[in-house]
Amino acid sequence: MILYRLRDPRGARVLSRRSSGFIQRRWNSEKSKDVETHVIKTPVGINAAIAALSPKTTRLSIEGPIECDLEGFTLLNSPLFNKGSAFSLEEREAFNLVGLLPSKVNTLDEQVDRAYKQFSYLKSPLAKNDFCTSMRIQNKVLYYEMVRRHIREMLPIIYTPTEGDAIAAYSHRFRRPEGCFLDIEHPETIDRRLSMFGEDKDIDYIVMSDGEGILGIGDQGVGGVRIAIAKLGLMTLCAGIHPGRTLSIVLDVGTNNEELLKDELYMGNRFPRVRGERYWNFVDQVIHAIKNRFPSAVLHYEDFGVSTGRTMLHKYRQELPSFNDDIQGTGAVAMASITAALKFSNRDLLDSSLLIYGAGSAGIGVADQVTTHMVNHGATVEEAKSKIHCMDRNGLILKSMNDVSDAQRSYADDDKDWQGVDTKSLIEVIRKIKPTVLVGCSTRAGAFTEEVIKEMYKYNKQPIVFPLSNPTRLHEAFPEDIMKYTENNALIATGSPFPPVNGYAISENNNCFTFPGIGLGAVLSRCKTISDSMISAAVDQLASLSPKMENPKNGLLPRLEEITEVSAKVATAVILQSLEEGTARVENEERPNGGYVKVPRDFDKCLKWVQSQMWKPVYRPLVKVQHVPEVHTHQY
Ligand SMILES: NC(=O)C1=CN([C@@H]2O[C@H](COP(=O)(O)OP(=O)(O)OC[C@H]3O[C@@H](n4cnc5c(N)ncnc54)[C@H](O)[C@@H]3O)[C@@H](O)[C@H]2O)C=CC1
Ligand SMILES: CC(=O)C(=O)O
Ligand SMILES: [Mg+2]
Repeated sequence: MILYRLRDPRGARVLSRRSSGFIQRRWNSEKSKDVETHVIKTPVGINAAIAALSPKTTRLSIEGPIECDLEGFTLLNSPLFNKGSAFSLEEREAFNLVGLLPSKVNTLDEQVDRAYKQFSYLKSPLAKNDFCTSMRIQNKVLYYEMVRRHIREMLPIIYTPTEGDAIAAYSHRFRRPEGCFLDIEHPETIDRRLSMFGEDKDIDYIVMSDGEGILGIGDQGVGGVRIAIAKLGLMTLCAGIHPGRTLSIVLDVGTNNEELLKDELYMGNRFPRVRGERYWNFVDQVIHAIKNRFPSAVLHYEDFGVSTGRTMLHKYRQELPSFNDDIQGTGAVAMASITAALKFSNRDLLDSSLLIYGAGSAGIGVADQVTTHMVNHGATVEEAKSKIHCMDRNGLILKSMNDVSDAQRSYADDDKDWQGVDTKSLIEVIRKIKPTVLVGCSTRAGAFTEEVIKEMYKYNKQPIVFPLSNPTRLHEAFPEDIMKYTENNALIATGSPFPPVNGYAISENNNCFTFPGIGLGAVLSRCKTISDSMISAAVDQLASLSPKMENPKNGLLPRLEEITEVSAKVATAVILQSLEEGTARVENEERPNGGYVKVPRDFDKCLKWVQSQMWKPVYRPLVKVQHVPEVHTHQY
């Protein structure tokens, strides 16, 4: 079979391009006869040492040997190609590494064992997080393989909750910059800054944040670059997005975090957040620069403030393939967990009612996804919305309220139905609505009290309770207590990881079950836009993988250890939906050797194709090429 390497989508035009100090090469693989051409991009000449540290050195193929003209210290300092003690004796000779490594040649297994011992020796989660960061920027293969093997233990270190602490301490613990910093004071330099990371089809996936609503800990200013980096790490870990073809961006637009403004070590712009026209002009310029420079990239918005994130999503979602993880990723994974819980307890979505406690990005994201699902199952939008009730800091959202957003207003309850009820009291609201599902996205620790849970249990034999706020200390309730108050009958999903309770697995309603698969599907389909129905396809696929029906002690979502397979299936569902809607462009792109790719419409065959496109943490042999003299047109 001839496969088209989607991450090698360069045609003749690109192959003949000589710019940026790089030369494009073609190389026919002996090993993988099913793959027509590998197109390989190597840094050349005097800029190689600097280039080796940047994603411009990305190898575009995902299997077979890699041509390399880096050597010596430069090669050891290049995280995409470095193998450390695993360089073979032949490679050490060929790449001028003799004398730079101890004599023992290790296998990847041995390296992972050693690295894991070092990780285990460290006591605090933050020290472990530091260790992981330093390994990620030293050796990508070793890092991703180590985390893959210990995902349950390491995910909370490299993502929520520990990553939140690392972000809060960004300017104090700063060692080496990663990511692209776009400064609202210098909009004229946006493209120059982006250009450091390549052009055209060099980037598949971008995560962007302005740091206003980080992981439940609020405004972290320029430290928000780390949430973009962390999410990209999960894109590679969970969905095999090539780690050299990603870009993290922080928009440094100031901060309203008083502690940061006073902190003499703070590294971002030291003024209050810029809002309004100036902010949106800047964002507009950024989006258009991204679109021009990286026309194939998918853009993922992360941890923007509630109104900004929503506005941005709707403003640009038709312009480029983009989605907001806090709104859509969270909505999708929560909807999949709700679907699994309803199926397990023999209830129907259309007969259910939901109470969302905390109607911000995540809460309204869940509400929107539930609405879409109810509509897909036969309800009208009005019927669906009438079954969803939202509470925020001023209590139940009512039509008479002035200080609510348009999105919140669309779920507002009629005041006349609530005469004589204290709508600020969660327990009173539950008493009246008798919800099937209670979702917490409020960052209000302990809000789901014993009384609240017991009230839910009065009306439901198996109450569905999702305390989703991060980090762990901000959870609305702890699983152990919820299970105690419901005699182990509650169906729970949480925002952060928790151990099993009385033998019942507690699923982490982690959006890493959805955004990597949605992102991979969008990258591989080369879709024009990411539609609601593509996200619904992801929800249905994820819900169908729930292990709860097999055994009541299982969680609502698959085990983390299966995340790569889950992401591949979610991506497949997204691609097939995009093809059906006619938004996929993958079949219109000419292959490097001519002709066009045909994506199989059969699910299992398409899944195999998706899996063949995913980057894997394995060492590939390096083969030497000589430097090719080149005129450098690009200034670093
Ligand atoms: N588990 C998961 O997959 C995800 C979890 N989250 C978590 O959900 C939480 C919310 O995140 P976002 O929606 O992005 O933040 P957000 O700031 O947009 O929303 C929080 C909302 O809670 C409201 N709120 C604050 N105090 C409240 C109170 N006492 N009672 C009721 N509502 C109250 C706020 O007014 C705001 O509307 C965070 O802890 C975040 O880490 C967010 C995304 C994904
Ligand atoms: C998980 C996530 O995206 C958040 O807490 O913001
Ligand atoms: Mg987030």
